[in-house]
Amino acid sequence: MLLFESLLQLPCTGIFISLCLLSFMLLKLRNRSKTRVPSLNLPPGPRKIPLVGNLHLLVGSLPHHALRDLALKHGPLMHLQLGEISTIVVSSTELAEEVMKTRDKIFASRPEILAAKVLSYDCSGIVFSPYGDYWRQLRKICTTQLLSSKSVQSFRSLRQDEFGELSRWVASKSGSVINLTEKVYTCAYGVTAKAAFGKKTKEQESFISLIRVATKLAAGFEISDVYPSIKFLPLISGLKTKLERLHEQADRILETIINEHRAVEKDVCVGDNEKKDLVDVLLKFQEDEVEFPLTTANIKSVLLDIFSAGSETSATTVDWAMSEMLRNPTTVLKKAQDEVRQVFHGKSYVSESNMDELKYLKSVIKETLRLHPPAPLLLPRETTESCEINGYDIPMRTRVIVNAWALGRDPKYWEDAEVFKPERFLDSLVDYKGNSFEYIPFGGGRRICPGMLFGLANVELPLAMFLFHFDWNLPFGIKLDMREVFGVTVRRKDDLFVTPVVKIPLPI
Ligand code: HEM
Repeated sequence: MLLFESLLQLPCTGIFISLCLLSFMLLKLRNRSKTRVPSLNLPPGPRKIPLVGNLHLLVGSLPHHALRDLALKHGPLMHLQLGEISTIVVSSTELAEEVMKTRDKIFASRPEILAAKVLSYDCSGIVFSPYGDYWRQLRKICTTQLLSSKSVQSFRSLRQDEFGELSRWVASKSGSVINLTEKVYTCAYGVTAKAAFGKKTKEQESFISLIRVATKLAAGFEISDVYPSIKFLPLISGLKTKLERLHEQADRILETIINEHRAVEKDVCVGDNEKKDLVDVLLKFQEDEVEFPLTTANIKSVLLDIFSAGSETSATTVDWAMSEMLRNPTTVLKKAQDEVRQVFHGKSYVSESNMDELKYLKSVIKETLRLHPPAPLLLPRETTESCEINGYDIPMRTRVIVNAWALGRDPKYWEDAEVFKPERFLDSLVDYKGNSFEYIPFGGGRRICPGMLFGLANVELPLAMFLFHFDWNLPFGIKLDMREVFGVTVRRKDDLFVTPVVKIPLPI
């Protein structure tokens, strides 16, 4: 539910409550104006109206689109007043570099989002933790134990099994229409669960559906996120109850995962050959002498972050890539299929050992992430001190949005910016590491996505398998709809219905 939708959904009898709310807000605003700080030289932005600031400019549209259009009028460093939240929006490479590299430390914290506070155990996971030593400790654990190149390699056979099973299911439906989106998401969550928790949870399906609702609510554009001081807003909009219900369900599932691990009582030591997963390692940090011993709630929060951030993004990328290829069957899909079938010629299945030879497929993935970064506004940041950028004042605790989606489509940096053209990446030096600020699907600086390698492996393998074994057609008369739904991740509005036809049979 986006801005104001929560208010619009109030029952008719809520008119009275709305009037009370309005008076309350007016009162607050009056009080605030009495204690106004000396005027600042804020970046330019659209004219603010009382109470709402610029909120009305985002109503009814996808935020990344609306923010790009506004930046075209007001400039690449734009100030918006979103309700109570003073926000800057960054939309050029120079400024993205300034906030994510040159002044990275000041811009490396996260604002408090209500959904993250309720669902993510008071923002104690990696994704929403404020910048500092606690966050650094968590990030280090996850990077070394799950997301390093060595760990990602170690999950090779897991990926092979899970995506192999998915491909066998697709083969069993050869010639019929299937909902590929649904299967890809389920499989991506399966891989993350097995890698992080050691196995899928007993309640995998409910866990997935509750996370999908949660990611829609955690983007920071809910009405209660922009009026945080009005504590009764989430109550009357029903958001608080909804979040608490989701939290209860997730907590129960996470509790079971942790208890099952405790029951096994593995003796986990770093460097052990014994098979240990992220839960084992995190549990060990409850007992070890570390700077921040982890509580069970902290562990649950990290697990929730990894399960959601790790699966939703990769599955979304696979879905967009398949959709773009199907929209361009002769110029892109066929080329990608020819490449995979040539590289794996004579083999009965695709394995990761030859993945580096799939140059065109890798460019297809890069191009997909340029046009459809799963997190188009990255994750929101917040300044930890005041600073000056381009001569403008940026006060402490300003919310910072980097529009990665707009950068990836800016004709200043990209020829035929709106066209899906993987060839542009074939001889390009642009990579994912957050060094070329026109291309930052994984973000940049200290908060750059730590799951890049894990995520890419979960995108490359299923796509290579799909291209190798099957020909793909859209059901007769269907025109692909590329509209998006907004949330922390932006996915296609409609699921992808396709007809696979087996070309190279899978080994039994
Ligand atoms: C195609 C796949 C993926 C994409 C496009 C992606 C994108 C992103 C982006 C844009 C951010 C925010 C970066 C910023 O604020 O500058 C992020 C953060 C994060 N991602 Fe990913 N991600 C992907 C896969 C994964 C995977 C597989 C995992 C873990 C298994 C993961 C875990 C995280 C975590 C924990 C953070 C928070 C980092 C922090 O705040 O320090 N991501 N990701």
